[in-house]
Amino acid sequence: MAFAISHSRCAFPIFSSPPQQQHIYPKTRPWSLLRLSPPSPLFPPSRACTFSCRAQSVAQQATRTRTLRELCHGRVPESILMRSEEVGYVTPTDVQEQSLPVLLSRQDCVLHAQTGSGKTLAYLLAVFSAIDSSRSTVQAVIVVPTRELGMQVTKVARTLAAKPKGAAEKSQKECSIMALLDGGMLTRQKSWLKAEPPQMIIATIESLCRMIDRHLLKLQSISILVIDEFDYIFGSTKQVALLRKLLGSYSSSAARQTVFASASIPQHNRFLYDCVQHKWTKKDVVHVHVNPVEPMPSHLRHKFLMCTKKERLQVLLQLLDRDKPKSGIIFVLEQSEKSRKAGHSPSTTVVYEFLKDSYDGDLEILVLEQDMHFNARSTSFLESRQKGFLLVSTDIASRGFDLPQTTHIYNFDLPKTAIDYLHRAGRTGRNPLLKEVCTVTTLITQEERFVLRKFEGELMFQCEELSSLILDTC
Ligand SMILES: Nc1ncnc2c1ncn2[C@@H]1O[C@H](COP(=O)(O)OP(=O)(O)OP(=O)(O)O)[C@@H](O)[C@H]1O
Repeated sequence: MAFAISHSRCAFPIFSSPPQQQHIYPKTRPWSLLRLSPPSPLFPPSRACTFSCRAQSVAQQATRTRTLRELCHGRVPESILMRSEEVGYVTPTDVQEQSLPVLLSRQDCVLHAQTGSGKTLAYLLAVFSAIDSSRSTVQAVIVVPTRELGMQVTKVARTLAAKPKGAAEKSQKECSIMALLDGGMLTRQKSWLKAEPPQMIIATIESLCRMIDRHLLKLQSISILVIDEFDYIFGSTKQVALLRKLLGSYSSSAARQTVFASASIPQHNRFLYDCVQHKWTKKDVVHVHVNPVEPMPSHLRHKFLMCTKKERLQVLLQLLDRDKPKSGIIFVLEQSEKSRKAGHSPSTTVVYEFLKDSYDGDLEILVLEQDMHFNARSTSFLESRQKGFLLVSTDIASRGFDLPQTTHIYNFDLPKTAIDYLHRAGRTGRNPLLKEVCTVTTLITQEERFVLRKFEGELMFQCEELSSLILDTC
């Protein structure tokens, strides 16, 4: 099987090339026509489409020539490599094969690859290679958009940092890793930072900035900064100012390595330009863009079913009965302010309570939404890792969640943008080497069909209509 890799190397002089049309994904229409998400403060419309980035595409054989160990040899500590192998990370995924030579040579990098392609392991190996575990200072910071993604990345990092089975008793000191995530007073973290700072911090932007403002954390000693799902953070008015501040202050550190990661980077050339202009990265930042012509993993099957809003709960129940998912996520939209003021229950509650009453399968029904107390959020998140589940969630679970047992995604509400669709769909089919066929089913009204058709065009996938027979029994 062949795959295409777009590997763009941005050197400053290329930005002086004449303005050219910008594309979100190659072969699609220009961003300005697509309006996939509201204009972000980072991408002011007046400056759109002003430069182009040199990019070259090369076709490569998907057969791996090197193992992860060979790719990381001499750069990543032996104990981490042993642990990776123990966990089952032996063969690199496409994005790991392409990005590790760049990341381990300490170049700034924009990691741009499909959902579930293994970006986390790629940047974590770079982080471990940059850390000197004998120095008790904060050397690496990973910024994530949500508490749950932070918990997940922390778990992977701690799994890799644990002592391998065959390691000598007196082997190298284990890397200490702190999760600095929103929720609670962070009292334990404050004392920890004062007493003996960890070498790696995984943080949400607000908690991180709070520690910096209180002078509990200094950035001078940091040698690598990773921003995961950065386009999501840039899209949030609450978080973007803090992130810009962090990137701005961090840019004063000359020995820095900065890594951005996401499966969706609208106007990526424009983003690379901004990185260099604002000194968020060095001038030779590398854009590792894996599979640029196929933003959506090809092993996902997309279906839709037309029904009225009133019929949706019953249709969902029938779909669950018919599909028999091993585990599934049911995505609903965040409650609008208007609906809240009118005293209506949020969709999460409506769907959750309906399933609790009506679903008689074996799966545990869980719920996750922004407004839940952080302890309840953690419980839902951790429980979903243990057994078969049906998780009813807003888009909070659409970014970075890695629940490999998820075989089905249901869009109970149509996502707002194509990018939201991409990330929701990407919560399934997450074994990058196995590429198991998984299903994404969207419930739409007749009037919403054109929106879904637009998503199909923008993300280059095809959605098959499910027989309306399913409704006959409603
Ligand atoms: N080399 C590897 N071999 C086997 N499995 C791997 C390898 N690298 C990553 N994985 C597994 O692939 C899954 C997806 O990885 P990861 O969460 O890093 O994806 P991602 O690219 O960050 O996706 P998203 O954009 O959705 O966040 C995880 O379950 C991870 O354990």
